[in-house]
Amino acid sequence: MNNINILITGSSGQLGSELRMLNDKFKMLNYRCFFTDKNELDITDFKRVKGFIEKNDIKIIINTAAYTAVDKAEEEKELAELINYKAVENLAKISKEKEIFLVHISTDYVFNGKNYRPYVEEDKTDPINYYGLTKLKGEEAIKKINPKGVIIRTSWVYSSFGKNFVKTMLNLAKTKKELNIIFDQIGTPTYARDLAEVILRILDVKFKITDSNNNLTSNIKHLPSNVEIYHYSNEGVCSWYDFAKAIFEIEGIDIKVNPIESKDYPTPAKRPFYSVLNKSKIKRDFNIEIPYWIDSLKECLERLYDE
Ligand SMILES: NC(=O)C1=CN([C@@H]2O[C@H](COP(=O)(O)OP(=O)(O)OC[C@H]3O[C@@H](n4cnc5c(N)ncnc54)[C@H](OP(=O)(O)O)[C@@H]3O)[C@@H](O)[C@H]2O)C=CC1
Ligand SMILES: Cc1cn([C@H]2C[C@H](O)[C@@H](COP(=O)(O)OP(=O)(O)O[C@H]3O[C@@H](C)C(=O)[C@@H](O)[C@H]3O)O2)c(=O)[nH]c1=O
Repeated sequence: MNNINILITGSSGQLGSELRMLNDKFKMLNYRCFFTDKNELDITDFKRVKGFIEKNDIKIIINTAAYTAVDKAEEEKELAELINYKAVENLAKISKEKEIFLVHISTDYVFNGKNYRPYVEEDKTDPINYYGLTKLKGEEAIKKINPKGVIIRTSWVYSSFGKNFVKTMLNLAKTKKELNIIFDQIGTPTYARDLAEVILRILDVKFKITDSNNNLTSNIKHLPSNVEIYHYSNEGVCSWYDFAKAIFEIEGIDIKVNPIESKDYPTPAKRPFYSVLNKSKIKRDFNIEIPYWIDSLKECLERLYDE
């Protein structure tokens, strides 16, 4: 059976690192992964990206590279747009031209947060910060070019790798006796390892069919020619305040956490008040069970000290 070559961009980030941890499973499923970080493959270097894809006969791209500094994006608008929109548009064009299956990750911040029930994939987008706007432009570019692939919108991602809210809380607890944490922004945390597993599951389902020579690489031709949007987070709902409380409770850290309103924690970028994602579509299409957010948080915290 031939290997299917996968390009993973942004592989030093949270999701990229978790995908790297799954590398043995990828091999089992006959994938050959090319993990690239910003130094090896800058996705804004369009010429190099195309050259890399051609040289390595890439059949699947998992684009985990992104500009994710939500507050800084309000200032570094051009850079955020280049990475989250223009570079994504370029990946979509190459994917369309070369019949590559594109897995792209987007965010709950494409929504304005005024919903009262979990967002479904078809709900109206209306980002309220620049990061969200650039991510939406990336999505729209992919939809317009329409390569084969999936866009997975996720939320509040954390991992034992990279920068995230969990690590920020643990670091703050080293020096502070008391923390003020917003309780009027509601969403769902996502353990990047769970998201990485789901991506693997999607590829497994999509690429299962083999041709008469048992040749996996020709599968892409049989896949429907359109890009699908999916929502994925862990199960459950919480505020950032609840998230922080859970982190400290699991870790046995004695610290006072005060619930505060968004208006009392001014930031350069506005955040949606409610950005819970409805995951029915991804659960149905790929027959998956999603872990509850507190269970995944416990797992991540256990791993934090091993890795
Ligand atoms: N983090 C979160 O809470 C959420 C993330 N998402 C989305 O999920 C995806 C994965 O996020 P996550 O793993 O958390 O993000 P990270 O910020 O942890 O990782 C992104 C990686 O991309 C790299 N990168 C930045 N610019 C480039 C470039 N020009 N070329 C190649 N690599 C680049 C970054 O490198 P460096 O750090 O050196 O700049 C970083 O290693 C992103 O699309 C993000 O928008 C969605 C919802 C929530
Ligand atoms: C550090 C800190 C943050 N907060 C608040 C600010 C903010 O509303 C919330 C989370 O702050 P952060 O800056 O960690 O999270 P933020 O950068 O907003 O996280 C977002 O990242 C992007 C990439 C996404 O796509 C989103 O899904 C989401 O995960 O917690 C407090 O209330 N008190 C504090 O002491």
